[in-house]
Amino acid sequence: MTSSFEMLKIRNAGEWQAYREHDFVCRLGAGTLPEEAFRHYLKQDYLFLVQFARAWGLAVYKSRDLDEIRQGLESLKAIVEVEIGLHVGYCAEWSIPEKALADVPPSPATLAYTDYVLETGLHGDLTDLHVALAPCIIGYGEIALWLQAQPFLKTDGNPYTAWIEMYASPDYQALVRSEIEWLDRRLASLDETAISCLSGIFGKATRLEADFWQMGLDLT
Ligand SMILES: Cc1ncc(C[n+]2csc(CCO)c2C)c(N)n1
Repeated sequence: MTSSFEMLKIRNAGEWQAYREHDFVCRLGAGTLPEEAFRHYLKQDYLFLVQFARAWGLAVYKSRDLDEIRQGLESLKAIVEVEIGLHVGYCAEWSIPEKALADVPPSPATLAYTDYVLETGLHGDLTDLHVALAPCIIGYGEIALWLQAQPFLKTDGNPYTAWIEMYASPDYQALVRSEIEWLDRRLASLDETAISCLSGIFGKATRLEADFWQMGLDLT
């Protein structure tokens, strides 16, 4: 049976494909992405992750019971105490010192995406917020596996192999599965009007993810 989350992807098939198979992604896989584009992306991604942490804080606030609070708190702790630190370390390997990250002005594409997620969560409920975050959490896992299945993938001597392997890793894939299961449980009880509204949120967030890749290519 097609899962509820799968339906969101099917309803937004064009947007999803444009995000998953964006030129930035393909060049990462082929190892032909200019390093300057990746550095620009990494710096903006630091700003994105800080706002992503705020989105989990909002998820805690939007929780209806203690179990949901605990779940939001776990995600908030993971991003603040582990993932942002890993990103800072990864940036250092790419010759971007931590001090430089704090001074980076946000690109229009970064602002558009993070504002949209936070705004959606602020005005909506916890399901709206999770759907706005789904292209980020679930998309990166799917992109890594998609890349690993492409004939143009270059592993040896590709400076982006570690990045792809991080999102293809069993640990990350388990996180993706648990987010899909969460969404499937939530979406299962909703009627067509509610699903159609969520599909709009999913489509918009997916387009903003594709714009984020484009921002990396354009160095804007
Ligand atoms: C623009 C952008 N979109 C998605 C991710 C991936 N990502 C960011 S936080 C997170 C979940 C981990 O809790 C994941 C997968 C990214 N780095 N940058």
